[in-house]
Amino acid sequence: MTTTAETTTAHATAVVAFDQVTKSYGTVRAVDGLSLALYPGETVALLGPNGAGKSTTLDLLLGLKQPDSGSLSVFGTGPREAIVAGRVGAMLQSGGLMDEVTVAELVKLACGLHPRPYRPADVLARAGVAQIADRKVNKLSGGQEQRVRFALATAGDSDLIVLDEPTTGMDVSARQAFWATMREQADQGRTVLFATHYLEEADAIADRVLVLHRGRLLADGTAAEIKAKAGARRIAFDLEGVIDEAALHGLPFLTSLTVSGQTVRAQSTDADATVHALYGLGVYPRNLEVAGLGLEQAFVAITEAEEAKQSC
Ligand SMILES: Nc1ncnc2c1ncn2[C@@H]1O[C@H](COP(=O)(O)OP(=O)(O)OP(=O)(O)O)[C@@H](O)[C@H]1O
Repeated sequence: MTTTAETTTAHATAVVAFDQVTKSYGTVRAVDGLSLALYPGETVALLGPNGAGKSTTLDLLLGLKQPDSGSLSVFGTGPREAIVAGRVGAMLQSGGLMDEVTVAELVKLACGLHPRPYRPADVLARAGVAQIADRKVNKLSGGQEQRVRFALATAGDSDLIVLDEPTTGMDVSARQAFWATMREQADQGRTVLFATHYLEEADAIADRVLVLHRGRLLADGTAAEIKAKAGARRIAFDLEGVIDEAALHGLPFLTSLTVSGQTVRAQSTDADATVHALYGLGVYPRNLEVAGLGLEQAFVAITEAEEAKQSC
């Protein structure tokens, strides 16, 4: 049983704590009674379909928006105090870049504003923008802009780094360099929270995955736990000759089934029973594979199940 003293200690050590936070825009409830805590050294992915409330959650965390109800703290204080103290670095989806200044000038400014700044030359190099340091910010490509935002988020020694869809528009090498740098930051004990639609990045990078849906926390765990929570497995096999699709659709425990040429792909909540029944149809499946869901499939399964529940 958790005692009051233990609860207080847990809150004291949390980097970020949301307690029943709600935020609406008119009639749209973007964040709906959200409670969560992030702890030092965690790399946490925030996932959710479009409009799930990810950006609003990050805006609340950064003090850019105020909750309608509930409370939240960052390092035990309000978000603004934590930011002023230089404990939070952030990379948002848009805005934040001034026109008519060069990349070097902007990075120097960001370093100058940080209470625990890094050397501008190091920040430029780490973000991979040293070669374009003399370019005007309003002349950059989308991917270059993202790198500059990354430079601004890492201008100083912050304890929490918040990233909203950070790799959108980055090419493959920029992405790899970006995540390598983020890993270094996390290895040094920093907490990293990032919202993304790239589920393979969440799977590869995050220690913990939060799934938001309509402003609520639908799942919270490691990528492996999220995959297990989806409760389904993938089945794939080939069939020869004419395929009786209607018979296949009648197999038990299926959550989906598609036929493409001679290949059948399905998801089942009880793969053993589905495969057993498949043999019962008198067919002979070749190249039979049964595997767990990937994070992307698990995410789709969890969010679709929730949609179905809510529309009932
Ligand atoms: N300024 C605003 N005014 C009105 N509605 C808003 C505003 N900002 C967000 N919303 C609405 O709030 C909900 C949550 O939006 P939010 O941007 O937080 O979601 P998201 O998960 O970040 O979405 P995406 O993946 O598309 O970026 C959506 O329904 C959105 O339309």
